[in-house]
Amino acid sequence: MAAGAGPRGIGAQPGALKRKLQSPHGNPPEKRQRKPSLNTFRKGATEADRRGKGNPPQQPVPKKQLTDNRNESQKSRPFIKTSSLFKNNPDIPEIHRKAVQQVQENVFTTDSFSQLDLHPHLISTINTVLNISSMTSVQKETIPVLLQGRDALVRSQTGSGKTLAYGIPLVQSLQGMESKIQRSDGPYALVLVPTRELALQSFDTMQKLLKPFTWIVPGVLMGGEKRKSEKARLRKGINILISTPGRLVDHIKSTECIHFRHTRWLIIDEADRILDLGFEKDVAVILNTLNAHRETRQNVLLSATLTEGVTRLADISLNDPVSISIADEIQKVLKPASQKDREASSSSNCTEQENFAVPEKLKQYFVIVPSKLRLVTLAAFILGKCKFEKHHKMIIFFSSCEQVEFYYDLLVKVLAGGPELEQPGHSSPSSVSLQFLRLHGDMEQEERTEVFQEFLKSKTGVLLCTDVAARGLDLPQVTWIVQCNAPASPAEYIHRIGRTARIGCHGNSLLVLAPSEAGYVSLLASHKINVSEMKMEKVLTSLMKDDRFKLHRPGRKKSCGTNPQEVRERATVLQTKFENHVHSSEGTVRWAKKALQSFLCAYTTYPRNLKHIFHIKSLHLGHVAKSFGLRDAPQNLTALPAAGSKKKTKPRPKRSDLLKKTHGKRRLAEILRSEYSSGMDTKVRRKKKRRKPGNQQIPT
Ligand SMILES: Nc1ncnc2c1ncn2[C@@H]1O[C@H](COP(=O)(O)OP(=O)(O)OP(=O)(O)O)[C@@H](O)[C@H]1O
Repeated sequence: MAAGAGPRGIGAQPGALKRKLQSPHGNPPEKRQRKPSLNTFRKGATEADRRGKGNPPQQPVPKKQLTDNRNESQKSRPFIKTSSLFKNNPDIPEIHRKAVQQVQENVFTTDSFSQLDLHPHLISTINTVLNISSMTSVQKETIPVLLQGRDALVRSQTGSGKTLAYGIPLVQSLQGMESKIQRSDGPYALVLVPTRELALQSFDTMQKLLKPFTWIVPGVLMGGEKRKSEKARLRKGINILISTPGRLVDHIKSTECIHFRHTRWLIIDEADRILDLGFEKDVAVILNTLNAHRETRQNVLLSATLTEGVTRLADISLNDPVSISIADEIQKVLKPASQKDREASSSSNCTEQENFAVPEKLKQYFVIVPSKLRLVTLAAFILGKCKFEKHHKMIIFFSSCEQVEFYYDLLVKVLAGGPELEQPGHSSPSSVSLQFLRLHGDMEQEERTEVFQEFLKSKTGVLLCTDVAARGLDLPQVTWIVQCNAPASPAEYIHRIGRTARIGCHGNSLLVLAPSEAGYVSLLASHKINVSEMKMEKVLTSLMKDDRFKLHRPGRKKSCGTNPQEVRERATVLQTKFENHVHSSEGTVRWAKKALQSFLCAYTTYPRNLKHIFHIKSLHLGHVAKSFGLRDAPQNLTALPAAGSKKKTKPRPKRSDLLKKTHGKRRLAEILRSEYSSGMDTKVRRKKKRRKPGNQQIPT
């Protein structure tokens, strides 16, 4: 269990506390007295600036002169202010935590698909097209139940093969129908999924399964596409219809030819997420429409985290369902009968914490990083894994689209390193270039699909994304999941980390927490999720491998291994590079502020039961600003549009509003909606062209 994880300011220093977000109007924190020792770093920054693109050489300037002649010097050359990264940070709390026994599931069984009563062509397609021979546990449990025509509620860990668990019996039943299916009959099955990428992925799997049964036509509706072309496809006929709920409701309301007279299957994948996203109303509209057309139907709900909250959805959509939970099956086998009885009697009296199964080969880590050091630590981690180690493919989660856009640009410019950043004679030990991609709900659909496909196929690379990529996506060979902002629930944590270590593979995850957020580790432990600590200092040592961040000091001996002082210097040089890039134009400063504001907005939306861990008042605005490459805490956040707000005509919220409790739910709904929108509103959305590395535009 985590220790010392108090709500606020674990080890926070009095000076730091003073500058916390107390004023609703965001008065900037008072300036710290510069200490003479900072000169070392100021000099480092000067060196770094000399190497930076387009920045004029800077001479070290005595502190007094900087203060006295500020106006004068601002006229003649830009004022360079250097980060004191390692000063006045809150202490990193010690985490004394007992390892918890995680819930385990066996992914594979030794049973083959040929043991099931399936069409021989379907079995050969599974074997030859999908290259699969033996069933996973969830497939072994679920397929026979669904073949019997029963409704089911299916829970099994991420990456355990749930798509085929419903896909195989669906295809088996449709191909064997007495009167052969006609395209013009319309949907026989409806598959609801929360995101467009997942819709595409499920469609792809269906297409493969249907190879021998060409008369059954699958189709996808997912927003972002032209409504007209979707209507045309609906008119021609789609027998297995895969859709996001919002988009389907749009068509139910506006497309005359859509009907569900033959629909005998309803599958809701990631069922709990569909509820979280506030799609409940949409699902109700869909269920009413289906019921109006046909009374009997086979219904299936699936997820890795079917929590109690899904009961409501199960009640209205399932009929006498079979409940399949692979972890529970294993627990039953492992526990002696007497213990089971004891637990049964005690669990009837108390509500148990929800425990989720984590893939066995997934190693989970957390790192506690003071806000000021977050950006350099993230950068060092990316460099360490994706530049100086081979064959890593990484997904990094952020809490808003604006952060993804901002960090994508910043990391491409500063880390991916154009030739201008390489010092002649100081080449890096690795010539591997970093490839960054980004994915979020505010991108045009065409680009989203392109990025998704590119990352799907690539063997390496770094994908920066929002939770739009957290659910269901099956991206092979991902070795690291990084969560820069902790997710709002352990269930979401499970889904994010579940993008790696799929179907028995190895994988790793890293959760970045601020010192004040250390309590999250105990929260995870209370759900039987085991995370080990990775030390920030260790992460930063990978900067020693990159000479672009070396501080050149006359008379300095050659770098020796992991000298902590030199690591700190390099971290400071890197932070200065970030700050220089951000402050190189008004546009980039504005962009950083917008990203910071979206971070703060998202921070206010943590649920009430996590407010003791994530309270906006625990944040030190000046320190957080550093993690956005800003030199100081911005004063004018109110002048910026709120995260997730799309229309310019909307009244802009005051900063005080951001801090109001009541704001939280609405903001969360807005942010999430923007991620998962039906896509019908593309006309009013901001047009965004794909920015290629090195050819980036600064949004105005
Ligand atoms: N029996 C099997 N043997 C080997 N690989 C399989 C088997 N069944 C499915 N797979 C593969 O496992 C991967 C994960 O499957 P899938 O995406 O259906 O998992 P999931 O349980 O739905 O995950 P999530 O909970 O994250 O949505 C896919 O690449 C799929 O092709």
